[in-house]
Amino acid sequence: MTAPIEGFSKLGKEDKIRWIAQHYTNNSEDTIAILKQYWHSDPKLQNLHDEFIENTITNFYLPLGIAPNFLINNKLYAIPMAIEESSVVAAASKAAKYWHTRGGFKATVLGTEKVGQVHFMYEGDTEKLGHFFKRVQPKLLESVAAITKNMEKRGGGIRNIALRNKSADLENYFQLHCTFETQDAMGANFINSCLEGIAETFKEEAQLYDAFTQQEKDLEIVMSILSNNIPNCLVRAEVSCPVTDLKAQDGMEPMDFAQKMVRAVNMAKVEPYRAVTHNKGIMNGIDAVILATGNDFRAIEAGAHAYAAKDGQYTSLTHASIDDGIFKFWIEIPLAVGTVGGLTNLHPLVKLALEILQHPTAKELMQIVAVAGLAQNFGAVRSLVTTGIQQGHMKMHLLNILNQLGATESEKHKLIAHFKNHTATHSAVVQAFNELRSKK
Ligand SMILES: CC(C)(COP(=O)([O-])OP(=O)([O-])OC[C@H]1O[C@@H](n2cnc3c(N)ncnc32)[C@H](O)[C@@H]1OP(=O)([O-])[O-])[C@@H](O)C(=O)NCCC(=O)NCCSC(=O)C[C@@](C)(O)CC(=O)[O-]
Ligand SMILES: NC(=O)C1=CN([C@@H]2O[C@H](COP(=O)(O)OP(=O)(O)OC[C@H]3O[C@@H](n4cnc5c(N)ncnc54)[C@H](O)[C@@H]3O)[C@@H](O)[C@H]2O)C=CC1
Repeated sequence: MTAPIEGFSKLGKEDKIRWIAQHYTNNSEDTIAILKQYWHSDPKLQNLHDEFIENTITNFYLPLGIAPNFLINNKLYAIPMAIEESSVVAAASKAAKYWHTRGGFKATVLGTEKVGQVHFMYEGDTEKLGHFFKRVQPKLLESVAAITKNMEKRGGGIRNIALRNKSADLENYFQLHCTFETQDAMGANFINSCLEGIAETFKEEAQLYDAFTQQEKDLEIVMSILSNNIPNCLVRAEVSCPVTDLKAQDGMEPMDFAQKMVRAVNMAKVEPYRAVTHNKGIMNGIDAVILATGNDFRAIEAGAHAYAAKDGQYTSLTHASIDDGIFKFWIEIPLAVGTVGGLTNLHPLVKLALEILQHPTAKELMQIVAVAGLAQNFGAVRSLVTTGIQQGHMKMHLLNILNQLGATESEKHKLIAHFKNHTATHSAVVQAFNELRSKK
């Protein structure tokens, strides 16, 4: 068994690579070669990537694809998507093309409120704590004025600080629940800096508050951190058209198709097993745009799933209806995104992705991302209720299987042609490949 290492972080990149190759892989030379193969040829650019995270040994590539033809609020977008899964970009593109001729997507930002909390323990008179909070509230804001000054100039800043009594859930647990507007930034670092400043002042002022007993003065700050649960940082995107405009879908009449779509969405509303997969399909589109634009997909995922469970049962993030002959399909999802800050001004491909999106504001990016999620869900559910998912998915995945099998370009060409008229499953592809090889 490999012994633990002290001071790994202090080693240079080459030494880190040698160490990992020696201790964790069978073939040191191959390991070193693979890792170095992915270094960028421009040392300056490589250094930039090295410094994004810690203990970097190489780059990890994901394909960057483009889904064109997205008409969003009457503006045409080509959406960059970074993702490893085949058929996602194709499905988004197909859905975009489909809705382009049916009025496009309409998106609206319903709110941009971010949340952060100072969590503390207080053992004492709750009424006294309330009086103290009222008195100290302006000082809390003043104490972080240097941090909020520029954000306020942009129209943002701290919107509210409220004292929350959580002691019914956990003995002596209280919070300062703060809301923020962070304009074009996702805001995590801004919010956390504000919260830490507020917490420090709160603690100091408690020590000076004469009405408190010593025990009350010694309230304990446990932590200060933004929340990724942001139900009021919400965007809605929708498509709609007369049912008759849906045209026959894979042999299905428009009304049958519309009704099946609505039924499929309603199933995801009531059945958590289905809802989780349904929402995974939505996140296929959302995460891909979030990654391409340098945003934090963990924050987006956590917030989206919390929202999907906000009423006590995990449910669908999209909705569908047929009213007066109009088919409507929509999503409401919380999205904390930034078009400044984080990696947005650092990673050359992220900068380019934002340029391709015509330099959106954070609000515009919220709309684009929500639309990508809705389009993805439309594409997946359409396949599910018509052809089944495997036909399209395997058509796209075919190349991956052929690459795994080591197919040559000419073999790929022949087998792709073959599977235009045959259902591609993993075993069917392997069989067809073996048969083709054996003919040689
Ligand atoms: C895969 C398609 C699009 C094929 O659909 P198709 O009808 O065979 O495609 P087509 O060859 O007729 O082309 C039509 C359009 O589709 C797009 N398209 C088509 N092929 C490509 C390609 N190679 N590269 C780029 N774009 C492509 C493209 O927009 C193209 O227009 P064009 O560019 O020719 O003007 C369709 O079957 C589909 O939408 N399937 C859904 C696939 C999907 O959702 N994949 C996600 C992975 S499965 C999953 O993780 C989620 C799930 C399903 O579990 C979620 C859930 O359960 O809800
Ligand atoms: N729980 C979470 O989600 C956490 C996430 N993070 C990370 O924090 C990063 C995002 O934090 P941010 O504070 O957004 O980034 P950041 O720290 O890079 O700050 C963005 C800054 O840009 C400036 N700015 C310039 N123009 C602006 C404009 N038009 N609107 C708003 N601000 C403008 C402001 O000073 C703002 O504070 C992400 O990398 C995320 O992964 C960090 C801690 C926790």
